[in-house]
Formats: sequence, structure tokens, C-alpha cells
Amino acid sequence: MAAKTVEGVTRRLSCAVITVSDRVAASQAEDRSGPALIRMLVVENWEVVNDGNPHVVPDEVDAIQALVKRLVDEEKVDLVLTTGGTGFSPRDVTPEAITGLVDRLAPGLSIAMVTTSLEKTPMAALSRPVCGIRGKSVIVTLPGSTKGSTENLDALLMVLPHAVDLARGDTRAADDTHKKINDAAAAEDTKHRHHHHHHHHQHPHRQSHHGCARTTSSHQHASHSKDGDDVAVPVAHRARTSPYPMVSFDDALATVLMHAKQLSSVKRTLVDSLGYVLANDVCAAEDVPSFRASIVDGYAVTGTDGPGVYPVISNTTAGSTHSPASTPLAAGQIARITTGAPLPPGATGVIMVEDTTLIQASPDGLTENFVQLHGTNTPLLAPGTNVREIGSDVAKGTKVLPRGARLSPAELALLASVGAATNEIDVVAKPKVVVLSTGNEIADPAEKNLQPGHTRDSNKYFLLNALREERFPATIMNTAKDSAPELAGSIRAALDSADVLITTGGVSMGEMDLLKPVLEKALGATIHFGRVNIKPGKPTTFATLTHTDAETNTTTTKLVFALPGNPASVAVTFTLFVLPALRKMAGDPTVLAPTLKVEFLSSVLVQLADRIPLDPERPEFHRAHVTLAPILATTTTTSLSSSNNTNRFVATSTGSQRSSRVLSLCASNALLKVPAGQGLLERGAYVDAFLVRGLL
Ligand SMILES: Nc1nc2c(c(=O)[nH]1)N[C@H]1C(S)=C(S)[C@@H](COP(=O)(O)OP(=O)(O)OC[C@H]3O[C@@H](n4cnc5c(N)ncnc54)[C@H](O)[C@@H]3O)O[C@H]1N2
Ligand code: MOO
Ligand SMILES: [Mg+2]
Repeated sequence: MAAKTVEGVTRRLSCAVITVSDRVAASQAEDRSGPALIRMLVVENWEVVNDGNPHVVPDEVDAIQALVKRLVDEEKVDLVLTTGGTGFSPRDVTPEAITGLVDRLAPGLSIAMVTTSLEKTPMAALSRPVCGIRGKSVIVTLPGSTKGSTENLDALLMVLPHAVDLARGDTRAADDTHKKINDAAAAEDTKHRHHHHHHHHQHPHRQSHHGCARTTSSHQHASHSKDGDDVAVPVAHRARTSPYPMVSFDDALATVLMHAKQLSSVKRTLVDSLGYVLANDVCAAEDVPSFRASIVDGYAVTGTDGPGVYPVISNTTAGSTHSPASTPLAAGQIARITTGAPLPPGATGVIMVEDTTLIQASPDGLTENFVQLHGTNTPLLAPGTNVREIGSDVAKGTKVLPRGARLSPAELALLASVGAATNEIDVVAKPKVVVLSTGNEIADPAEKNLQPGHTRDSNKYFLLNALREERFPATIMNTAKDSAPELAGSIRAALDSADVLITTGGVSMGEMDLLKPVLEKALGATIHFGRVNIKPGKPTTFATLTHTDAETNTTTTKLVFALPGNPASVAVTFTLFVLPALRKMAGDPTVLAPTLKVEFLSSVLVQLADRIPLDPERPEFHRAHVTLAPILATTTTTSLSSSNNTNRFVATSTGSQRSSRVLSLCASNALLKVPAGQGLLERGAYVDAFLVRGLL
């Protein structure tokens, strides 16, 4: 644990991560290594400076040195990690920059890193790490790739707190960290001997307590507390900066989609599979139509006959059949037929009854004996006129729907028509979702006498109904109080039946915000992110939890979305994170993880009908109503096209965006993607918007 005790008060060791990359610095590439390293450090209880984000500098000796000097000499950061610029290409200068800065080299750290990587790839010989000490700070250069840098950091994580203690000359703490490393190594050794395997990369500290600074037992290799009653930190010792790095919206969504896996398939009938997604391609089991059918009510004719009077020799209605032995229709004969009835053998077309005249009927009127066919051409009808040939709608074996097709009424009708519903249909199962509101102050909306300080629960009803609208099976639980054992109990109970749990409240910085420690410490969940740089929804938390079914002894991964308590934050983060995950689990192929393509969240350029203030730090998802309206004439806009159509998507704000204000959700059909910045966006300006009608 990267924490040390001074007179009973824990001070967490601080660290900074610097991503060295020309491309990241120029916003031409996304930084994956920096955030990944930070996640590892946070789990080990390091305090990450720079608000939990990596610093980014180009591959320039001066830029690297200036930043490291500031971090070490002015900010007194205990540990500085760089990632990138350690290779052989001409722009790789990180080792040179660091060599010029350190007072003393620490080649042992470099050797530990390279040795670990060499076991994975001979390419490790081509990295040039430099580690050392400047003042009282330790500096380590990690490679640039996410895999290489995290592997290398993993190789050092156990010794780095001790390295820092030694560099600081803090002997008491150093004794302590030294003992811990030895204990851990001994425990690992015993474990290996018992299990007869030799994965010496599995460090015991990985199973240790995670989370915020504590004054006691922060480094016991304790298993998860079962009742959740020891997760709370005395309020005076709470972290004063969030230990969770601030991740970008894109990173957060990518993380969610990476963990949301498609569920297995289930069989459903046509009456209960609306909204499901097909688990397999579907081919037509038979020709449609399966017989030569008439398209109209009238008379079947043969190809050689022209206009004239003909005897009516037979009669076919829909549903009746022709025996294969029956005599074919011959030239000079016609046959009465109805729409959808099978053509008699020998017939080549059907003339509509409207184009004929009755010449002679039977005395009782039940039979037409002779009928005149109108017209001028000979033959009267081109072959095939008003005939649906076998397989002409759909030929047997044709792929009619691909795996991943979402079953709307049209698709269900198609499955019915091609003989694909003779057995139940294979569809992707839908995730079962449980909704849990948390908070001592949360009151039932039906409460007649709202107690002072209480707030009516709107989140539960938003989420339940949003899930219903999206056709996900959803249940609500009784609201949990802000007590760790109660929260742990409710979450456990929820995950017994659900695939996905959505909680609201209790994820920010207050002493009653217990969700994160309960998830991590009491339940052993992995928190993948605990803060996102968006407004609203900053403390949005996403975790996964391995759940073992007591009866079958099978393990499954459950997803937990711990959303902030504020109602607007709930609606926005549900739309942006939960819904894509649920749809992906349910097999929606338009939600693609690696490319971050979420078709139902594709954006469109809209013009602002209102001025919108910018948040200086966080990009905002501003609730708005978008309509098609004539383009707004402003001094800054010129006509975008030469057509006379001046309609554009124009967005009207739903007013104050304070995240407690449920009214800011109502009548909104779009989330405007308002960038962070100073000042405001003027009326007439263009912004990107997610059209989310029906989602909010
Ligand atoms: N020191 C800091 N304070 C806060 C921060 C921060 O970064 N530092 N973040 C703020 C932001 S942003 C948000 S959003 C909220 C998130 O709060 P929590 O997730 O911890 O939620 P609670 O504290 O439990 O509740 C917040 C708010 O929402 C109301 N609420 C809760 N549940 C419901 C419900 N089911 N229906 C209606 N309203 C609900 C609750 O009564 C509170 O008013 O934290 C900020 N603070
Ligand atoms: O991010 Mo909070 O969700 O602003 O209100
Ligand atoms: Mg709170």
C-alpha cells in the first residue's frame, strides 16, 4: 500500500504519470497507457496528482525536463512515471531527458522491468529504460505501449513504496515497507509451493485491500469484509481529492462496452420476442409462395388465347388444391379463380373479373358456363400476368434476416411468413436489471407528509420506466439506507437474480457516500472508473463483480452502474452508459466496442436557438428540444446550401441545467454536446447533438 503513517495520520504517497508522445500531444492519438497506469496506481492507493489525469508532453527533451523538474522540485511528487519515448526511433528521447535530471541512477528498477518483459517478448531488449532519484523523488521511464507499460509497472509496484521511503530517508516507514515486501514474498512463495505452480508475476498485493487512505490495517491481505461494516473511513480521514482518476466520456464508454458481453441465446415464440435480437441468421425454410398463386380474382387463361367467349371449366378458391392428376387447362378453356388460389396446371395468367362479361350462367346462378374476355391483344395476357410464381416473394434458402437483426413487428411477420417460426426462435437473452435507490433522505413519491429534509424518489421511477420503454426486464428494490452493511446486503441480493444493477446516489465525496468502498471492499468488485469528465454525471461509477451461484457453482460477471444521486445525472448517464451496455448484452450489433460506434447515439449538427453558458472544466450534455425549423439568421451564419429549403435542426434549451432539476429532462429529445470552455455559445452557433428521442 502506498500509504504511510505519521503520528497516526496516514499520508498517501503521491505520484504523477507523464505520457510522452508527439501524437497524443497533438491530439492525433488517444492516450491509453497513461490512464491505464493511473488505474493501477489508484488501486494501490497512490495519490495521483494533476486531478488524477496523466500529463502529456511531446517527445522533446526540454518539454520532458521542464515538467519533471516542476513535479519533483516544486510539487514534491514522490514518484514520477513516464510512458513513451524509450525506443530506438530518432524521436525517442525520454531516457536522455531523464538521465540529464537524476542525481543517482537506479538500474535495478530498469533491470526488473526489462527482465519481466523479456519473458513475454524478445522485443523488450529494444527498450531503454532509465530509472533514478532526483532529490527525494523516484523517477521511472516506462515503455509507451499500454501492454508494455502496465506489465513493467506491475513488475515494480510492490517495491515502489519502499523505494520512495528510502529515497526520502524515512527510515521508520522504510522498515515497514521492507517488512511488507518480505512478508508478501514469503506468502507468495508458500502459496506457490502449495499450488505447485510458478507464476511469480502474481503479486499478493493484488489481492490486498483497495481504496482510500486508512489509519490502520491498510496493508493486511484481508479477504473482503463480509458484512460491509468496516468499510467506512472516519470522516476526518477521508480523501480530500477523489482517488478515482477523471476519465473522458469516450474512455468511460469504451470501458463499459468492453465489459458488457453479449448474453447467450434463448428460445422465444412470435408473441414474446418483440424487441429481441436474432441469435442466428435466418433462412427461408420454404418457397414463398409455395405454389403458383393468383394475384387477382378472375379467370385463369392459357397463353395462346385472345379476346373472346370461353367455357368456364373449373373453379378454384384460396385454400383448395389441384390434384396432380387433374387435366391441365387447355387452349380454348378458362377457369374461375380467387386471389391467393393455386393456378390450375396449364394456366399462364389470370384476367381480372372486371375485364370480363357473363355470357351464360346455370339456371340456379351458381355456375358460370360461358364468359367473354375483353381486350384487343392476342394472346390476351403476357405469360405470368397476375401470377405469383413459386418462390417469387422469397426463394427457399434465401437468408432473410441476419444474426443481430432487431425484431420489430415487420421482422416477426417475415419470420412467420417464411416458415422460420415452426419452432421457437433463437434470440439473444436480455439482461435482467435491478434498480436500487440509496439514501437516508429518499422518500416514497406516494408519501403524504414529506418529512423535513427528505426528497421524493424520482430516480427509481425514471430508471424503471426507461428500462420498460426499452423492453428490458426490470425490477425495483426497497431503497437502501446510507449504511455499508445495508448497501452490501442489498447489492448482494440484487445480483442473485440480476445481470445488471443500477444504483443511484452515494458515489461522491460525502461521508455518507459509501457505494464505492462497499463495492470494492465489502463486495470485492472491481471499479473500472469512478469519475467521468462530463456534466452532469461526474461521479458516475462502473464496476464489475464476479458472482458465484451457490446452487450451480457457476461464476458470472455482473455489471454495476453506480450512478450519481441527482436526477438529471441519472437520466443522462443511463442514456450514455447503461443503455449502450444493455443493448450490447442483448445482441445489438450496432453497438460496437472497439470503434465506439453506438448507432443510436450518433450525432447530428444542430443550431442553437438559445445562448448556452459553457462550463470551464467539464464538457456538458445539455438537454434540449430539437425541431426542424428554418435556419436562424445570425451575423455569423451564411446559407449552407443553394437549395430553397432553409430547414435545419434547431435546438431549444430546456432551461436551467442544474442536475437536481427534473424539469430539465422533460420535453427534451436531444443531448447537446457542449464543449468545456469560457463564456458562452451564442444563439445561431452550431453544436453536435445526440438525438435521443424516446431515450430520455
Ligand atoms: N465535494 C464534492 N461534492 C460533490 C461532488 C464533488 O465532486 N465533490 N460532486 C457533485 C456532483 S457533480 C454530483 S452529481 C453529486 C452526486 O452525489 P451522490 O452520487 O453522492 O448522491 P447523493 O449524495 O446520495 O445525492 C445527491 C443528490 O441527489 C438526490 N437524490 C439521491 N437519490 C435520489 C433519488 N432516488 N431521487 C431523487 N433525488 C435523489 C439527493 O437527495 C441529493 O440531493 O455530488 C455532488 N457533490
Ligand atoms: O455531475 Mo453532477 O451530475 O453535475 O450533478
Ligand atoms: Mg453524495
